[in-house]
Amino acid sequence: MDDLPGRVVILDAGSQYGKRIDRRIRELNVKSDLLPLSTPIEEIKRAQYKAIVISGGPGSVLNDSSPAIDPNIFKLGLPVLGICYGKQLMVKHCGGIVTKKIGREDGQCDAVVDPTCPLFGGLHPEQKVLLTHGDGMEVLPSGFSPIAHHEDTIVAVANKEQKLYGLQFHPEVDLTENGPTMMKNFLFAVAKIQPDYTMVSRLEHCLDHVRKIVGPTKKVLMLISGGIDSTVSALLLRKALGPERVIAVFINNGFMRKNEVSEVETSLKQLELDVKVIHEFNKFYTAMTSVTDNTTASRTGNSTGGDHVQDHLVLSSERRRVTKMLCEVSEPEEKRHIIGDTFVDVAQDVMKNLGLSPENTFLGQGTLRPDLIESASCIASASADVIKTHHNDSDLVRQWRSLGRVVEPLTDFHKDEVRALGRDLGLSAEYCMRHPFPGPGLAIRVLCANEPYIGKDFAETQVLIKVICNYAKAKQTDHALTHRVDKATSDRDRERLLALSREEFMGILLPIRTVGVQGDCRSYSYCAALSCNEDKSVPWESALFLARMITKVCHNVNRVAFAFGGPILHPVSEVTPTLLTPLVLALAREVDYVAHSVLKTRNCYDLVSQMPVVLIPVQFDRDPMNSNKMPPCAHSVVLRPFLSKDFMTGRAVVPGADLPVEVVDEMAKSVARVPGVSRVLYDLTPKPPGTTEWE
Ligand SMILES: Nc1ncnc2c1ncn2[C@@H]1O[C@H](COP(=O)(O)OP(=O)(O)OP(=O)(O)O)[C@@H](O)[C@H]1O
Repeated sequence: MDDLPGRVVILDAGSQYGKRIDRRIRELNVKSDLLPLSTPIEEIKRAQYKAIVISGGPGSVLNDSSPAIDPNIFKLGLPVLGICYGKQLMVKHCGGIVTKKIGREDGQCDAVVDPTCPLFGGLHPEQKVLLTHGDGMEVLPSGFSPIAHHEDTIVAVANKEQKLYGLQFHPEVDLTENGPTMMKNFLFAVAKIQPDYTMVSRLEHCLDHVRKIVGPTKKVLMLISGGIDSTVSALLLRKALGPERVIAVFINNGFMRKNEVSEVETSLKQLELDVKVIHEFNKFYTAMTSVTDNTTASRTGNSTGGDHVQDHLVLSSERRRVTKMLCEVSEPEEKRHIIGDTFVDVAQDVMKNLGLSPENTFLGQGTLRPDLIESASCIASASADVIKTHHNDSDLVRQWRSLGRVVEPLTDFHKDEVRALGRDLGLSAEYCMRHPFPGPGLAIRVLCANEPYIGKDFAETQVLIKVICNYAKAKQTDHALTHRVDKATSDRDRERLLALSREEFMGILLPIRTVGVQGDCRSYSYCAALSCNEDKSVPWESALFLARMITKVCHNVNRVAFAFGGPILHPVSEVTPTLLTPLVLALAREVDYVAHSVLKTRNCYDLVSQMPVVLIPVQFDRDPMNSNKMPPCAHSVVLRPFLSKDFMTGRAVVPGADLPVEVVDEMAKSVARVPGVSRVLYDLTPKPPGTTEWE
């Protein structure tokens, strides 16, 4: 079957979702090839593709340095589906005009589609779609007509005669609920492609792949975390190579949850996986690594704090610096780099101790496709922006890969596919549905900071948030910043904001930064907190709407959380100095345990995809007028119950709709009782613009 020519080419403009498009198409039994946007047109003609999909990307067509496409692509006579940035390219090159929008759109929206358009055949006119963009369209190219709107904005256009379709939203992600139907319509109704690429068993494909890479005699040191990905990888390796050639190693890095080490050990033993547990807290705690000087997201690497690997490729033009020790570092990317490199360093120690020669031993990891995409690995996408460096894709790991020393059976799979594979391999449903827990563990669930993050835009953003929360009053007094809200929102949004002013939400900006993803780019920006009088219950739907409005109007805010405990009366301008110290980690471990215990005992574990519990260096309710005040010393805790099928996009669990309100309240109350906790918050942000994890 692999000899079949690809039917569809996906031209990748650096989208976080490039691989999702690929997967959506392959799910429909159509072979697709993922190529860079700059692929010469001759190559595309030669391959005789039947259709072209152009992905989204972090660029803007208004910026000359953004990825370019040969404009003749649109004259080939082939059906083209342009998604987000791909649509903007289509509009620009077909003679339309693209302009910068005042407000960004990042999140799930309601769109009204034209059901008579072949792309939307069989669909209801009202559709939930994921929009994520900052550019709009001022003039339609001639021959094009609008085929979908979000409020008063055109979000899809088509030149049906030439089979050119442009969507501002993303049909490839789950947040566009009928995306698969749109994709199916494009392939079969518009491009008339035959679904002749029935997938060979992925299991067999994986086994062959492993045998080919590892060869007949070499061994694999498989890094196993007890999560589904590494467990499935280990089972596949065992099946392909036999148990004697797979050495499973579980590393206790000191950032584990309460009781996790023993639970992992037990569950792996039940699978008859003979796992070696290595305790290396001190090594991680004091580890350093080298990173590129101006940016912490480098593509080549150097040695870790350990002295084993000397054979690294270092570009001579690249300036590098050695980090501080992990327990002294606050920058999230730097933490991830150190942890990733230390994993490899520990693996090398293990190899040495077991007498395994590096030439004859591969490093095995449960890396998935989304890990590589978010780390902007060139394996996954040539031009994706680094959202976060996954520890299993750090500099050192990349060097090992380039030396052909890593085997990762699942790099072409997504989480839900791995779960299905796990079930086929005999794992229990419970094991397959375990919530993902990141390898760096609690180390990235403690937001570290030495000082408050207060940029030049802090004061104005603080006021803007107040204007959004009390829009009616701001309108009455003709506040100078209301025009910013007016320009970035629709009539419907503003109507709702006016009505919502009665609910008396208070909004403040916190002097901390969290990681987000806005328009396919990484953002590292402010977080806002909402609060209200909780005499009655929390109006969650209104809080979610306000959160959406805040990130829509304030592009420097990528996350909004609701703070339990009544109105926040005092602004927060200081942080509790926080690094990865044993006491701080103990607090993070305890609050994580308390929150998850409630979720489990109330039988709600399966209602959420995962629930990061994050410690933030914020002590609320400190009166700035109190001259005797002591420096802040408490932390707050954010609950992040999250729903996601594809683990690339998702949304906050809605209390009352997805999870009983009593359970949310009980979690908040139980966590608030843990000594050292100032307030408990509930993250309201979808992904995008916030990532699942805060770092
Ligand atoms: N504590 C650990 N000990 C050994 N290896 C680990 C550990 N944590 C993570 N790894 C390795 O790093 C890979 C990626 O870890 P990550 O945290 O991203 O988890 P994941 O992709 O959800 O995988 P899993 O589902 O196996 O936890 C794992 O698949 C595993 O190979």
